[in-house]
Amino acid sequence: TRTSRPQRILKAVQRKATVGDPQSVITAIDHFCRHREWAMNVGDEKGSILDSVVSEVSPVTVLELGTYCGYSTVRIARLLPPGACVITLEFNPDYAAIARQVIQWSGLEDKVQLVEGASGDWIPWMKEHFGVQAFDLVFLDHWKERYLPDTKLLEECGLIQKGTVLLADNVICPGTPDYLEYVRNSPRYNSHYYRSHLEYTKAEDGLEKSVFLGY
Ligand SMILES: Nc1ncnc2c1ncn2CCOCCNC(=O)c1cc(-c2ccc(F)cc2)cc(O)c1O
Ligand SMILES: [Mg+2]
Repeated sequence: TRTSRPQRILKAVQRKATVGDPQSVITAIDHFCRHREWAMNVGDEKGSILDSVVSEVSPVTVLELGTYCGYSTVRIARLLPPGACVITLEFNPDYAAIARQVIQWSGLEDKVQLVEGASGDWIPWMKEHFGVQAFDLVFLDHWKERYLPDTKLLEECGLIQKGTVLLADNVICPGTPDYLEYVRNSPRYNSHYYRSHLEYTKAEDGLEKSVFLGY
């Protein structure tokens, strides 16, 4: 097909959503992915859980790993108070290009820093490049086999401190067994599983919330 799935998602946003209205962008993407074409956004069901965790943490600095089309970036940024921001890392330049436009359409570009590159390459530079001390919330939604190594890297770089909340998507489907085993067995994390479903389907999936307890 001529256009890519992310391009068709952006078209749906431009057709159905109102500029400057993040909720209409979220609704347009969910409608398209439920009724036209499935896509790997966190979706409305798990998205509501994401919303409740963001509201509970009320973070000043958020790191999102894996932007895709920017759906969860918009969900997070729309709940942030003035002065707070989300840094979102995307490996795929085509996804990043679409995500920039989706974030712009929602009017949240002032709360978002989209960085193109691999998480493993960028994490060691976060402090220096963005002047970040530590993240209040990390949303993991990128390559599933990178969840554990990147969590260890964030710890080593001092970007996870006492109270930092990790929220991981897809811990059941596609699954992140080594990450789950780590956060659930580590004495340094308090973990909770929010049972839900794979976006737009009846398959089981869920989010794992893990609070860092400090050293
Ligand atoms: N190192 C890095 N740094 C930054 N960005 C990075 C990166 N590495 C990759 N990227 C960007 C690409 O990552 C996309 C990762 N997401 C998924 O793969 C995903 C898949 C499914 C799914 C698919 C098929 C099924 F049948 C069932 C479920 C559902 C989801 O909710 C998903 O999130
Ligand atoms: Mg996901």
